[in-house]
Amino acid sequence: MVLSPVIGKLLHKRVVLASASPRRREILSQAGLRFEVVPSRFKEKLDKAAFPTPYAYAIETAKQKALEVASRMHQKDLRAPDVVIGADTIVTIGGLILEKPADKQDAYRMLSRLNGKEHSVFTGVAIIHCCSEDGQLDMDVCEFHEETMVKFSELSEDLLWEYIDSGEPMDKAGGYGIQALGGMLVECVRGDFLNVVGFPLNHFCKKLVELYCPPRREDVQRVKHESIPAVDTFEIASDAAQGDEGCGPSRAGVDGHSGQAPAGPQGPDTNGLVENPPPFPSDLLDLIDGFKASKALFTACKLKVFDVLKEEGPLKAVDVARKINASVCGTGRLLDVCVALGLLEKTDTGYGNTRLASRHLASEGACSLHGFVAYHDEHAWTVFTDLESAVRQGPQAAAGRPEEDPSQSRDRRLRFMRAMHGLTQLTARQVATAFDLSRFTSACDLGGCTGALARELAREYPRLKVTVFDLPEVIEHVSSFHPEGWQPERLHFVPGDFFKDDLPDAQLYVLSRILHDWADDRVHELLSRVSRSCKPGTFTGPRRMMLNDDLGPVAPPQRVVT
Ligand SMILES: Cc1cn([C@H]2C[C@H](O)[C@@H](COP(=O)(O)OP(=O)(O)OP(=O)(O)O)O2)c(=O)[nH]c1=O
Repeated sequence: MVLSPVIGKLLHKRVVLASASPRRREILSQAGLRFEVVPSRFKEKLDKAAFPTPYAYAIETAKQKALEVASRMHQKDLRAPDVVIGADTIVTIGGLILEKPADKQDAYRMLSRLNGKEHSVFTGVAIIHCCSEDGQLDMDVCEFHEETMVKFSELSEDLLWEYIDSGEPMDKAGGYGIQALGGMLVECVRGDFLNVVGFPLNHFCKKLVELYCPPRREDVQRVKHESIPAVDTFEIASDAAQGDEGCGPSRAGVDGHSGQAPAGPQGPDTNGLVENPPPFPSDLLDLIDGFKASKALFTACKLKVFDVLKEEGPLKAVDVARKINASVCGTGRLLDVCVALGLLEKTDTGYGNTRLASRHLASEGACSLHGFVAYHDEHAWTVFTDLESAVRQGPQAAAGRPEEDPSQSRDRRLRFMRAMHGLTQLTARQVATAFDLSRFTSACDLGGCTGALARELAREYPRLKVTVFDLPEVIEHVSSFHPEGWQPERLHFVPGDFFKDDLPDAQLYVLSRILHDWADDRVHELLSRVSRSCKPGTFTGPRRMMLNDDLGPVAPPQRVVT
């Protein structure tokens, strides 16, 4: 397994290790992870008898350590980190859990118990993903444990006491440190060595792969037919048909798919051999069907389904229909599609938002993509409907369209700003922290729209003054995207056209989702203007830099240092 792409998944996140253990810090930094260390204040005093297994105890302790740090950091500045990692290592022998010795006598008791025998070392790990929204902290916990068997040699009393007098046992589970002098006590190890030292790096990386790089659908072994539990049909599962006659027969999905892959070649071929069926073209079918899923999502957003369910869910289809003023039959079907798309959950009490939907598809909230969805529904959808003629006739097809009336173009601009604001709020932190920009004191976000990225840059870098440069008709609406009386420090807005007017002076120019909009000659013109605005750097002074995040939030931004 190649590890760097795995660890790389955490590169743009603010990661905190909730541990005072120098070993854990070393293991994770040697793996290339960038993180802060915030030792947990959780007292390791859980009732061991309450846990069915020793590792369940270690996992719970690890989880509590991480949760304590996440909520403390959230309370402190209302912003929890993205990921908090907690761990707990214990030694077990004969059903007894050994943690750190209280004193030398305690260390002696522990080491005597381990002397000449094999014991288990468990490390429980909790990876917590945090999301602070509207002052609330949401946490997703992923937990696991690793066991390693360690066998001690027969050790003399003298050696045990000499080892105890070295002071090494005192901050270590079981009273020894395998990575140092304690290595002399150990005859053999079965399993992950680093797990004994305090952190099961290999298992951790596998978890990251599971979390961030799930296997492609075609790589997952198909579930045997008999093991698929019986499910209700569309009609039975949905309460939509209640009191609504016109719905027609039930169907298994949006488009009548049975949900099963088509049968492969029928039985043995003429030679009695079974032919290998060609790979099932799931990606292709997803592409063909994709527009239906998008439109279902757009429609549910437009009808405010996710807002209604965020406020009042879970609700039956009939109640949702009443609230959004739509037909019961249609609403029921739309809700079921949203369930199939993973946007809603359905239980006996009705339909409710998934966390994803409440966070991103309801119209309010710091992580809302509602405006972004609306823009795609109202603008991108229409433009893409004309794709064929655009390809046939070239860009002049678009140029030949009648001019929009000014009020329409104002509405369209506002919709566009809403879309960009939502998306940028979501990605700004990753862009702002992708590079260390602390050496700059001035930046200019060209086409910075509502200032969502500029605000994050100013927040991240206390010395940085940020200018947002955008068209006057954009700047005019900025205040409606921020709370009343919003007066950000070190952030100001300058109206202008970056193709015509002088660019504000700055050490750092940011072009976020700008360049893709223009043909090559325009891009060249814009970059030349930026280049001309950059004063020549010196070896001692701050250097000029241009940041372009057109590649999207996950790809590393391109950098040009002039
Ligand atoms: C068995 C063994 C444990 N240890 C260490 C790993 C852990 O740091 C420690 C077990 O105590 P833990 O309670 O797991 O961790 P900690 O108190 O050091 O740090 P924190 O609670 O803040 O996360 O024992 C070794 O260094 N070598 C060993 O061979």
